[in-house]
Amino acid sequence: MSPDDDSVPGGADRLVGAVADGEDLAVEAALRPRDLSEFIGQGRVREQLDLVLAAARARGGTADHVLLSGSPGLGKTTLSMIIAAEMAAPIRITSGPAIQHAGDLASILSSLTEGEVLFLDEIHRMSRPAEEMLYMAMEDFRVDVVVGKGPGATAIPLELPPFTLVGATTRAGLLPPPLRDRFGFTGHMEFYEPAELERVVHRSAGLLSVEVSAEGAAEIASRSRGTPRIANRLLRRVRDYAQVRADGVVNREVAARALEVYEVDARGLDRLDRAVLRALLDLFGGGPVGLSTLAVAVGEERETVEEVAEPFLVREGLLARTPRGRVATPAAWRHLDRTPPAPAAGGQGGLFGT
Ligand SMILES: Nc1ncnc2c1ncn2[C@@H]1O[C@H](COP(=O)(O)OP(=O)(O)OP(=O)(O)O)[C@@H](O)[C@H]1O
Repeated sequence: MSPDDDSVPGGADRLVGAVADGEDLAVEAALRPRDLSEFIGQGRVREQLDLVLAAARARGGTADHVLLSGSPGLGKTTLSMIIAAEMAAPIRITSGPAIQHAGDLASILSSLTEGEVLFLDEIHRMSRPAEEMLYMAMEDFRVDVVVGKGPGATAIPLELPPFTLVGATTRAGLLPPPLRDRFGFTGHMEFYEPAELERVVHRSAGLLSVEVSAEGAAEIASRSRGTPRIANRLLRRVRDYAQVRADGVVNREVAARALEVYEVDARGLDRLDRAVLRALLDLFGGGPVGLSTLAVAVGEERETVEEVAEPFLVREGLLARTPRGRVATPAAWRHLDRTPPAPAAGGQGGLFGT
């Protein structure tokens, strides 16, 4: 299960959740960069991919299979569409959970045209028989379609046209090595720097005809948790606020006031994140405290705290998971404007000192 997965109780419909919601899906198509030069950030992946694609074009062949790994909302689907556009090839989009039987995959593969890009999102969630069929398809552009059942079953080999598989996963570590090894190129997508997200906000604002100042874009970027999807979503909410409560222009003050209304703080923490930190500091002196106790204290399911709130708090250096329980870092005390307790005399000053 990925962090922010909406199957986790409390994970859906968060303004700062990284998984796409219905509204995102409706507007994202309009906001997607169309070619590599428009794609902001991810400098290393972009440059490596540029080489892979240019070489394939020069050879007049199809590009190697590409694996893109990274958290939701960082641009994996967007990059797969760019790969197809750069190769002037059509693209077919499907996902691991949609392919439950090898037959599902066989019918998709057998209908691909030469050079087509097959985007397989959440590739780590494909069924095992489909995965095994994919090995041969990726390596030899061939599948064995099994006809009939029992002792009379026969495998009919089926030639496939050369195609490019673009697999996307939030969990590269969950992919079996034989599958991982069949990709010619793996791109690891990183969280975006604030300056890159500012560019994302400016670009999207232009496409949505919203006027945004440099400071307004910076304010939205710093609360977007390193994720373009969240930046675009916050921009839409700030735009609403600017239209209704201001003169339509997004400046620093309007962005900050709007996001205060939506309970997204200066660092991108929302109500749940802050509730977890507040309980940790105010009720348990900063920890260590067990996950179940912490969850009861905030009135949430254990999984919600562990999978929805904690990954970002850990990434931000506000909370640490230790063998003795959850512990607040000095940055957490500072963020919530509280003074950490003085270390016990002769003690080690807690896990993180003062
Ligand atoms: N580098 C980028 N520059 C500009 N916009 C971007 C960039 N990356 C992503 N976006 C925007 O963020 C949105 C989400 O991106 P995308 O759907 O590609 O993410 P994803 O990694 O495929 O997410 P998921 O794992 O949930 O499928 C898109 O609408 C796109 O406009």
